Amino acid sequence: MTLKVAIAQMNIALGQPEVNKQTVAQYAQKASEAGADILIYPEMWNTGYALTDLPQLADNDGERSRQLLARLAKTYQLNIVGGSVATMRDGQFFNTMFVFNQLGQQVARYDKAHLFGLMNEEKYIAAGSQPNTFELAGVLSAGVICYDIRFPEWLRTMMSSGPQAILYVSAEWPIQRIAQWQILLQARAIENQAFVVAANRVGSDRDNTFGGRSLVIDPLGNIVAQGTDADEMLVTADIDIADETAIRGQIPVFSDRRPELYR
Ligand SMILES: NC(=O)CCC(=O)C(=O)O
Repeated sequence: MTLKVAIAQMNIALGQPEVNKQTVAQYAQKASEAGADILIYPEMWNTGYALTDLPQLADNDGERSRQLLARLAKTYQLNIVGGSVATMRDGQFFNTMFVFNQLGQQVARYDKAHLFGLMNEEKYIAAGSQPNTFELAGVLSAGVICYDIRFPEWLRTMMSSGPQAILYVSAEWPIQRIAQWQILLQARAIENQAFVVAANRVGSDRDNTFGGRSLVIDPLGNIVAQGTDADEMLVTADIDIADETAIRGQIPVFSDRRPELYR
């Protein structure tokens, strides 16, 4: 089965959800024109890392973001991995991913599990603790957010139940660590024998310049498509999920695992 995946490598206006909503809508139209089956957005696209302003800016239970994403999914018949958005729930803030199928139905919700201390994320945001696997466009997938990628055991927990793709969203991956970003993603693709589709933002905020280089990687770790390090753009690629089945058959790492040794 061949799927066209699209990544919205967008800039994010710090603390301006209404501006960012317009950008998100523009990328859905572009992805539809490009014939995409799946569109993926970056992390914290509603607010950027405006962490001190979350009481004013965070989306109550993600409602406004969910309404927008559901409408875009339905209008353009796109499967959408809605990046992540700053949400508020029960008096706490979360960094939350919502996923919608092309009928506009929500198929997943995930709160980022590993919070990034270098940016004080844990001082403002509560960590999630539930894994995130879902079926999208007929492909069982796992979804994680930014710093989560540095915890291979977290992804392995999810990938062991059968997903064929890792749909990964980031925003705040700065240009000075962009080489690490690429290596980590290629490693996750190879060790999990899965496609990786990874969105990163471009542009700057008060503290950082972000490094783009959104990536589509095949299960052997080869780069199928990539964004530039600085430009806003839609990155697209065709991926053949049948390839991944063949690769898992050749080197059966999942059945060769010895979980009794891993403590
Ligand atoms: N927003 C994040 O989780 C950033 C993670 C990051 O930059 C890293 O190097 O890890």
